[in-house]
Amino acid sequence: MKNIAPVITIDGPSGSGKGTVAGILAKRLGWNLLDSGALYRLLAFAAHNHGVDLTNEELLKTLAAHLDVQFIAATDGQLQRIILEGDEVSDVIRTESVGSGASQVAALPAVREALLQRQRAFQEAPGLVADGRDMGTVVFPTAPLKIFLTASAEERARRRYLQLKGKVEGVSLSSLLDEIRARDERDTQRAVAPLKPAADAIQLDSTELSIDQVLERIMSEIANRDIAG
Ligand SMILES: Nc1ncnc2c1ncn2[C@@H]1O[C@H](COP(=O)(O)OP(=O)(O)OP(=O)(O)O)[C@@H](O)[C@H]1O
Ligand SMILES: Nc1ccn([C@H]2C[C@H](O)[C@@H](COP(=O)(O)O)O2)c(=O)n1
Repeated sequence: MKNIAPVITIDGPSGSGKGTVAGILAKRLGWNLLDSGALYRLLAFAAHNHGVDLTNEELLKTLAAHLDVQFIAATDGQLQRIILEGDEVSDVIRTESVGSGASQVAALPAVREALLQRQRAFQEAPGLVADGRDMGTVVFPTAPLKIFLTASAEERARRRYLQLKGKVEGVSLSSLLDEIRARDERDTQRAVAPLKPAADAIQLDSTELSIDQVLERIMSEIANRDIAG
């Protein structure tokens, strides 16, 4: 039965740790994983490859509806892999410039509409952990557990810097902080599905918490609510 699979949503700004925590949680529970930000990143990346302007809502809507993408579930010691039009793009879509493009296309209502059903299709047994910006507010509003994960912009930039340094050339802490602030502004201020906590979300500030401490808090909520059986 497709629609009764429970969903745990993890929303929050860039670099708050949503993706890391969602990935570990899905693995621990043996549930499916939806990295919804990857869909917006893939769209921005595909638009760039196909010469589609990031403001052309009509063409982006068509591209979103036909996005040829495969998510290959994580296996032991390996992260989830993402294949776009036959090519592995798991790493190349993670740059801040693709993130910024994703944030631009994500502000377009027709694009969000085109990606909505694709996201809901991830809700399959035994359960789903979904991370993004509007998982708890729009995509899975009846989810039994919603987390809104935050951290200060400075800490998020520091984390991103540590993640990218050595892998991406010319990365600097101050430019990452500027990009994170610009993305926060665009994601929270857009008219459709802005980044905000659902009314029934648990808010967790991870600025001073380790990944394990964040996971511990979420696992205790799962146990309290008896969500994972
Ligand atoms: N609590 C934490 N303490 C220290 N580092 C963390 C913590 N949470 C996540 N990180 C690190 O911060 C970086 C960003 O984390 P992650 O990619 O999970 O964030 P995100 O919220 O999914 O960002 P985005 O929305 O841009 O994809 C990663 O290198 C991750 O290991
Ligand atoms: N549910 C979502 C997920 C992502 N976006 C947009 C906004 C983000 O800046 C961009 C990239 O997401 P990330 O991979 O950094 O989580 O995609 C959104 O609007 N809604």
